[in-house]
Formats: sequence, structure tokens, C-alpha cells
Amino acid sequence: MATLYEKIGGEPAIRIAVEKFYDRVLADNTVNHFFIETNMDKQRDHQTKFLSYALGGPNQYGGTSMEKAHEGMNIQPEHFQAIAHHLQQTLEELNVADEDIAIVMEKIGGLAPHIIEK
Ligand code: HEM
Repeated sequence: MATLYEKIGGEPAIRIAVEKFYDRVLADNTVNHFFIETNMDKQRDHQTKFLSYALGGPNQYGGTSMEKAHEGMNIQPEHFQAIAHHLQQTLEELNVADEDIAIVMEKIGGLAPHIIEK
């Protein structure tokens, strides 16, 4: 059976989604302050590899764990919600099937305990 990674169109499609996703994130004043000092080229690359792996593609993600990557940022549930919402809207814009979006969002939701500051 094809993985969700293959179904969506592999790494090239995910890369386009990630670009559109960060356009939305950086336009959102409730969360864009988190990324002021971020090298966005590197960030897009990391996020593409991470999402590819999370969707069943090859594991080329050599970055840090979700806990370590977001440590000390004081990310609150509303920030997580905003980011997740931008991802969902991006996938809708790219006409990814609703049932596939639901699977992606469930996986992303599962990361919340690792990313939100306790
Ligand atoms: C929704 C699920 C999320 C995923 C899958 C995710 C994924 C990632 C990945 C893969 C990295 C790169 C880690 C590395 O250095 O290797 C990263 C870094 C980062 N993330 Fe997230 N993230 C998520 C949510 C969030 C949220 C909610 C925020 C803040 C509102 C956020 C802000 C950041 C920032 C500021 C960095 C560091 C960039 C830098 O190095 O300057 N992320 N994230």
C-alpha cells in the first residue's frame, strides 16, 4: 500500500506545502515573533525532511527531537493551534484529500505534548 508520503506526491510536493505553510506562519502576528531570528531556508529544509518522514517517507531528518527543537520557547496551546491551523489550510489549498488531511492533522496533534511548554 502506498504511504501517505507517496500519495501526496513525495518530497517535491511536501516542499511546496512547507513553503506555503511558512508564508502563512510568517504573516500571522500571533506566532511570527517566534521566528524572528530563524534562518528560514534551513527551517524549510528541516521541516520538509521531518514531515516527509512523519508521513511514511524516507528518514532523512537529522535534526533534533521535537522536545529539544522547541525547548525554552514557552509555546502555549494557542500557538500550537495556530500553527496546526496554518498547516491544515495549506493542505486544503493544495487540494489534498480530506481523509488524508485528517491523518496528517492527527499525527501533528500527537506531537503537541512534546512541543507545548509545560
Ligand atoms: C505543529 C507541529 C510542529 C512541528 C512538526 C515542528 C517541527 C520543527 C522542526 C522539524 C524544527 C527544526 C528542528 C531542527 O533544528 O532540527 C523546528 C524548529 C522550530 N520550531 Fe517547530 N514544529 C512544530 C510546531 C511549532 C510551533 C507551535 C512553534 C511556535 C509557535 C514552532 C516554532 C519553531 C521555532 C522558532 C524553531 C527553531 C528555529 C530556529 O532554529 O531558529 N514550532 N520545528
